[in-house]
Amino acid sequence: MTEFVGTAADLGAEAAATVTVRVPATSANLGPGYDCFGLAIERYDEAVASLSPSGLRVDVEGIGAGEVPTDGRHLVVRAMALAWATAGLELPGVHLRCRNRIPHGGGQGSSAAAIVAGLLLGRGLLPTGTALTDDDILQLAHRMEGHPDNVAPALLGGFTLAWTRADGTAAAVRREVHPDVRAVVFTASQSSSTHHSRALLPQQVPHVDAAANVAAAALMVHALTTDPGYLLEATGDRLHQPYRAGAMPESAALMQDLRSEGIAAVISGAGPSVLALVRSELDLNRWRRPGFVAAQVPVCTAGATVTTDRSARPTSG
Ligand SMILES: Nc1ncnc2c1ncn2[C@@H]1O[C@H](COP(=O)(O)OP(=O)(O)OP(=O)(O)O)[C@@H](O)[C@H]1O
Ligand SMILES: N[C@@H](CCO)C(=O)O
Repeated sequence: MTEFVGTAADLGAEAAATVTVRVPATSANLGPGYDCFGLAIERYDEAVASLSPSGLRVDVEGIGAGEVPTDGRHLVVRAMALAWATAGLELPGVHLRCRNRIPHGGGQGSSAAAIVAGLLLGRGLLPTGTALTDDDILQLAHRMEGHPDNVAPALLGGFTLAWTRADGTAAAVRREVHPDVRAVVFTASQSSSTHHSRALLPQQVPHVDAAANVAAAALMVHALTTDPGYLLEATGDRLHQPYRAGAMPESAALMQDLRSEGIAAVISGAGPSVLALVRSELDLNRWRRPGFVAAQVPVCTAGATVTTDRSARPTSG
């Protein structure tokens, strides 16, 4: 088991002219692990940022272009500003370019990816001597996102278990996914806001349902890392999917159809995308459904990556 260490490590102490980040999509919950489990997959948002004395310019390409705000309300910019504020500094002018491939409101961790991107860009652009630690990044991302299950795999890659401690701080550990496991993502053309999906959940659940989820979640750690033969049983959930099914009936039906054929399918994050965890190739033609685009997507093992280009650093004088 690996403690929180990401490939983004050690970049905080060096001021840079241009920083590029690549952050993976993530599927949270994985059935029984509500607000805990997350899996990083090889579908990435990329962002490049450089500083200027003043002003803000945001260019967006791909998903969200023409839809997300391009001023200080942009999620990546807000996360950059938070990184600087945490270091006791005000973010100067910025030129940010985003190339997005993660659907927004699709249950594939777009908001977590944007937050992680902004925090890592902000850290990479900080002046020398004002470093933020990896744990600072996790805490800030958790604070912005509100739950840790997407931000943890976005940072660390692989399969993560993340939790919120009694004092409100987040923690995460990373496990290697069994090499036989492949992810198939059924991306929904519809979107749903996570905020709205969370409001559908009850304040209390029957004890028997909680007990079933505890058993499934424990089994899931074994199934995903050691014996994928248990994946179908391990992905059963009674805490969130049943309460959200009415709001995403097509997703719930697709998940049930897959499961009835022995395929370990779950609602991805807060939906409406569906994730299947399989051991052999899935016939994607056979599982074509209106409103969904299916693709086999490898597990992302590296997590977020940061590239720093100091060659374009402005010279003084
Ligand atoms: N790359 C981005 N740039 C700017 N804003 C973004 C970006 N990605 C996501 N957002 C904002 O986050 C919203 C989606 O967040 P939300 O938490 O509802 O869904 P999600 O993160 O895609 O799904 P889930 O949390 O279920 O995995 C978008 O509508 C947009 O406002
Ligand atoms: N655990 C979260 C994941 C969404 O990002 C939820 O299901 O609301």
